[in-house]
Amino acid sequence: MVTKQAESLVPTEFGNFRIIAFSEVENNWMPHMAIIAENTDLSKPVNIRFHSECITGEVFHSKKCECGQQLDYAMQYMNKNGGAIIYLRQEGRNIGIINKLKAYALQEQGFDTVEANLKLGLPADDRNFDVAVDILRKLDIKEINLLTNNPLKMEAVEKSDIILRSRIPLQIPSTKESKDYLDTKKSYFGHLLEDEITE
Ligand SMILES: Nc1nc2c(ncn2[C@@H]2O[C@H](COP(=O)(O)OP(=O)(O)OP(=O)(O)O)[C@@H](O)[C@H]2O)c(=O)[nH]1
Ligand SMILES: [Zn+2]
Repeated sequence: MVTKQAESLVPTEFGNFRIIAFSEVENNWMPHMAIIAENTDLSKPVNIRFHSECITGEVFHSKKCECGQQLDYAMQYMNKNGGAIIYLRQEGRNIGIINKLKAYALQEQGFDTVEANLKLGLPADDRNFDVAVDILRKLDIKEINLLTNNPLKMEAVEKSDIILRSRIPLQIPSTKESKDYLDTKKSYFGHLLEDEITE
């Protein structure tokens, strides 16, 4: 599936990370990326986060979701404990930013995050995490602890040859703007989220 296209060490606010771009084709402008904390031993069980792109949350600090905070938390966690983020170009649960903004416009009218996708004629979640598992294989990673609340991400690892040793929860307190989104994650998608964590 994907192959390594380029690699470099990048100093960040959260420490030094090796960033490796993976793609099916050379010169892809939207490659998936592995962001590996410096000094992580990939031959031991590795802390891993599969993270789907969210430009509104990560770049523009949108309060509608917790993606930006989850990514920052994951980078800090990996810097402290070792590990890697597999950053997947699956904007808007893989419907793309234009459709996500259309879905947000419907959410302004009162539809929830799932209903809005369905009203656009799109799946509630169009992701598949096989590519993330493929990237783990390309990195020669055999065993992982996964930072997630999403059971589908765990299933993708469990059905593969990679060993899932544990799940590490990654829960960001909800705010009044993100509460409905997080409630729907739990009720519709079955995310493993604790109740009553509100800022
Ligand atoms: N279609 C749609 N996508 C959204 C909405 N809000 C956030 N997203 C996308 O949802 C995805 C969230 O991905 P992740 O951060 O990997 O989170 P997750 O699947 O909930 O799983 P964990 O955080 O690992 O528990 C990103 O691609 C966001 O762009 C929304 O209202 N509609
Ligand atoms: Zn988001």
